[in-house]
Amino acid sequence: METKIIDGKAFSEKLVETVAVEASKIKNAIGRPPALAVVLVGENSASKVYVRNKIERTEAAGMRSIEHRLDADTDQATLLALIEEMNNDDAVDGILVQLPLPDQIDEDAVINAVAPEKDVDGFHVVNAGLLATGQDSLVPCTPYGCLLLLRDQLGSLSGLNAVVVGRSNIVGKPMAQLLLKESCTVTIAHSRTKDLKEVCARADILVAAVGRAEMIDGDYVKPGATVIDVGINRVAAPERGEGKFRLTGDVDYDSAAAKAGAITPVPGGVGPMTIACLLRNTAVAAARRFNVDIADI
Ligand SMILES: NC(=O)C1=CN([C@@H]2O[C@H](COP(=O)(O)OP(=O)(O)OC[C@H]3O[C@@H](n4cnc5c(N)ncnc54)[C@H](OP(=O)(O)O)[C@@H]3O)[C@@H](O)[C@H]2O)C=CC1
Ligand SMILES: Nc1nc(=O)c2c([nH]1)NC[C@@H]1CN(c3ccc(C(=O)N[C@@H](CCC(=O)O)C(=O)O)cc3)C=[N+]21
Repeated sequence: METKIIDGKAFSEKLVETVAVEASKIKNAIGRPPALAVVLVGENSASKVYVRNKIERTEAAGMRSIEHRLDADTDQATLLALIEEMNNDDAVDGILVQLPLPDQIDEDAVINAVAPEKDVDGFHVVNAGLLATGQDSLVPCTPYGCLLLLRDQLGSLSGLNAVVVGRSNIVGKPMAQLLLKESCTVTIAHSRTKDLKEVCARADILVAAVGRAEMIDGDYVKPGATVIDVGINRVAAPERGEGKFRLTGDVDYDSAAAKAGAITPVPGGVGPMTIACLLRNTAVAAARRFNVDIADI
């Protein structure tokens, strides 16, 4: 059987076009486009990729992008004061504080300082709680992007065995919540899971969010399974020249693709979907705050 390569880049481009249509409706209703503010504290190579792509796509969707770049030694009070200012600024619809943050800053305190209705990452405890109880919330971008790809690939997910490897608050846990909502039978695996290979090899849907380059190989994949590789790892690529890097996922693509029914590549899979969903969340946040009717996206 031919393995389907799930084209997250193409899907994300279509999604951004849809978001752009809704963003222009919002602009007509409130007199300005939806605005997304991103806060970057210090420099981090992974963050740079994300922020660069995000700015391009935000503008492509006809939305306003606001950047705040703070020094790596910024203290928590300064960051909290900036968040408070943006919470109170009617011209800001979405706030994203790039993670990870430097050690002197308590991430949970920062995440929970963002007004829940502007929390386009969906990380605030209120949004996490709403998601867990099946209520309307701003849903974390990466898991939501994975869900859109899975629905497109499989149609109904009801009754399928889904295994999520990773239990972080930003990927693994919300991914599991979304799959549960779709009536999958969900297993969340992590570093203490026994017999991880056997657990994964029972999955119709296997989501890898481990943070370990190419760890999930073909031995973890049930024949015909749909494999979603969330991982974004920068690894040395001496074949491209000295000091060069390449991006790779948490899945060993070649061996996994040989067994999977469908698989996302890295790059070009989940990453672009994360950004498209961030723009989607920004439009949704603006529409909800100003009571503008927009299509379900
Ligand atoms: N494509 C995108 O848009 C995004 C990609 N990412 C990428 O996704 C990956 C995961 O990110 P994130 O969730 O933030 O990572 P975290 O480091 O927060 O979580 C990793 C999870 O994997 C588990 N884990 C680690 N090692 C193993 C192992 N050997 N066997 C089984 N489980 C293991 C950990 O278990 P335990 O809890 O027991 O420690 C933990 O739950 C990374 O590669 C990251 O770069 C992240 C965000 C967005
Ligand atoms: N508050 C917060 N929210 C996040 O969602 C968040 C974060 N912090 N910190 C870092 C991680 C990582 N992340 C990525 C998103 C898209 C790509 C992406 O666009 N990837 C392209 C890369 C293309 C290229 O580099 O050429 C791809 O996979 O095709 C990468 C990484 C979001 N994260």
